Amino acid sequence: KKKSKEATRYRLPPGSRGWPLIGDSFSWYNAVAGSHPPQFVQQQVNRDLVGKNGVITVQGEQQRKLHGIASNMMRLEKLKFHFLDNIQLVMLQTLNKFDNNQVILLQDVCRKLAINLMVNQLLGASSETEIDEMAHFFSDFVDGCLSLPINFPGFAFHTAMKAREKIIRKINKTVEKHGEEESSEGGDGVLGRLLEEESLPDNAVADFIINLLFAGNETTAKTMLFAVYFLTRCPKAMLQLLDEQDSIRSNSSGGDGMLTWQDYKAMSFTQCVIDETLRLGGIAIWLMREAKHDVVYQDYIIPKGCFLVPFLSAVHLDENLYKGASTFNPWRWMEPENQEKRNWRSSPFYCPFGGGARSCPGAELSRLQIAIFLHYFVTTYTWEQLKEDRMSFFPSARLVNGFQIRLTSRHHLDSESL
Ligand code: HEM
Repeated sequence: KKKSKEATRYRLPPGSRGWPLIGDSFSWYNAVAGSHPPQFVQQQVNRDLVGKNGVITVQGEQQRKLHGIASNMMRLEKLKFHFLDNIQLVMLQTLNKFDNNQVILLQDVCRKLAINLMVNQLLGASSETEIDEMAHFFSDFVDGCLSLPINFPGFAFHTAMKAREKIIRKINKTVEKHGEEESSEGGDGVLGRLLEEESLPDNAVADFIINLLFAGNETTAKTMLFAVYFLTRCPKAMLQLLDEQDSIRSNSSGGDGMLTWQDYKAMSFTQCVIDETLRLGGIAIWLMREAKHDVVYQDYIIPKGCFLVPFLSAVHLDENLYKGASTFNPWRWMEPENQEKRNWRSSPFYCPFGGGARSCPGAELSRLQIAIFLHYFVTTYTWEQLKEDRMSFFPSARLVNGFQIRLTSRHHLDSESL
């Protein structure tokens, strides 16, 4: 009785109900194949590949537990002690390799960088050879996440499943070693700390790590790339960011040319650039949810069991919320009236890292990685874009021509002008 009364008071939202069928998939494609398309492919998480016991794939109590562990491993205070120096180490190893005037595809470089960062931070590998060895498997794994799940030799998915086995073997070796001897504190990255501080069953440890790799790699790589893409198209923002980073470099009190936590905290304009990149080019375009019970929203009722798609980019690109919404304008985040909106943990208007029980546990880590990347990239090189490019989000987020640029080392420029 109560239900029918409610039904007369509330309307059903527009659109079809239930999980999308073939017909829906076409409308999806049409709706998204333009400029703000989907994470649809990525969202079709393949459990065989990413693992059945990781935070992304489990539900209920188990998800809450794993989400808590992941958030704890990557919270702000941990970053200061466990991640900041390592990120810089990998940055220097990966970015210092280029010759003066070398032509690169920045998309490939960011991908490699994000993979190296993951190997270092998840497994604790730090020497170049160790990182290179595992990066190869991580890379095959990441390719498989974006491919059709065809498990036959010759297909990317098959190669990824093989890579998954190799990664698990490496993880299991660390687990065994940890069981035999008291492993050194703080070593072995997230994996080492997971074994030290938490008590997950052995079969859940590998899936936990592989889930982080799946969720954290592509997202971070593309945000780094898009930040440089937007900066290249907005010279005023580029100059201001360079100015900030040059002054941080020259005033840094860190030894061996390494940045300190204070330096990171002083990157206020860089943070605006990151926020604006995530607003305009956030790669989590939509999320997927199922209503666990009837939900009343304004004068609508969303019945239990409905498949819901919160469209993050529709909010981020809403002209009523953001003046000049399609323009890259990092200065908007300095305006006092936008300070509350900017709080990505709680704002209903800005949620590049999702929200609620499944919000991104790697958000702070990825922001640190992106800021440190921007620091080393802009203070080491200038660049010239060689080919027109544009963003596309289908079948996955990317720049269609890979962002081809010619790098000039700034040290080289300095020594030439002497
Ligand atoms: C710029 C980079 C990143 C963006 C934009 C991003 C975005 C997101 C978003 C929107 C979600 C929520 C998905 C949902 O609600 O269905 C999410 C979840 C998640 N992210 Fe990130 N992420 C980033 C980097 C990372 C990194 C570096 C890691 C870890 C190393 C990570 C690990 C995760 C995990 C494990 C989840 C699933 C949480 C759960 O289901 O409980 N992310 N991310």
